[in-house]
Amino acid sequence: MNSTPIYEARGIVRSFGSVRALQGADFDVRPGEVSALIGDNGAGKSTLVRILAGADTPDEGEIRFEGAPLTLTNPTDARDRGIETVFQDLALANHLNPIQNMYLGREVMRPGILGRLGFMERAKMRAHGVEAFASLGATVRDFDGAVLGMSGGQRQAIAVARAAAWASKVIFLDEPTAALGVVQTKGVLDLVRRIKDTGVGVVLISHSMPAVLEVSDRIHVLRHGRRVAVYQAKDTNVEELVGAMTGALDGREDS
Ligand SMILES: Nc1ncnc2c1ncn2[C@@H]1O[C@H](COP(=O)(O)OP(=O)(O)OP(=O)(O)O)[C@@H](O)[C@H]1O
Repeated sequence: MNSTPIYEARGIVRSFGSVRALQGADFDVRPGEVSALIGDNGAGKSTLVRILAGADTPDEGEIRFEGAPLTLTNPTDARDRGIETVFQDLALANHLNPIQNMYLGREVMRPGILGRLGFMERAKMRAHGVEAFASLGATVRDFDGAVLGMSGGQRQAIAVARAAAWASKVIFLDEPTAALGVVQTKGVLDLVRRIKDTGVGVVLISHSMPAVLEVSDRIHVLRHGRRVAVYQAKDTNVEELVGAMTGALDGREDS
């Protein structure tokens, strides 16, 4: 694994009125690793992810991408660099099928005879879409049905695979296993491993300590808007993580 961060936050500060959501937060993810971001409710995880996804702007601090400072003014700035985010609401278009969701907002408009080329383009998109889902091992049971009627696990897998298909550098997954059963959780964690194996940096935000310990390489603990500890997942356990999250233990930086 490459130990140089591909994406980094340094000293991020973000306040909402009198609430100091982030008070000098640091974070980094390396290519081909799963970096988990954990913390108690209100620790600042979502705020940090929104900032790194280009959906919010920090008051202070620096974002670095591939070793150089980066200023994001909107989510498209991040996506253009191969940085994708799956937020908890998944942002799937319910009435569209999985393939249409994969290409939502990304259809390539080609000049020419619209009807015929449009049809050819759709056929190509379907073939590529099916292949993209399959290559990540995302078992989509119905490529032609609206995602509305699909199970929570299927919807999550579709949203993650969609982001992975476009994320060439970094992917943020905000609570991807929340509300999923055991089998569905395993499916999503397998998906996370496959994405990591493609060399992409995966950021996992989760309250599920077993999931975090199972799939992560490093675990970053956020408390009161600051990173208070970084652990190698193989060297830590639930008790230590909860201690760092709550402040019961002194955090330690060991990587
Ligand atoms: N848009 C906003 N307006 C006002 N306060 C906000 C806003 N966004 C976040 N906050 C506050 O900032 C703090 C950090 O919130 P954030 O959602 O980032 O934490 P979190 O670690 O993601 O929590 P959770 O695990 O509960 O989702 C909280 O006190 C929250 O109420």
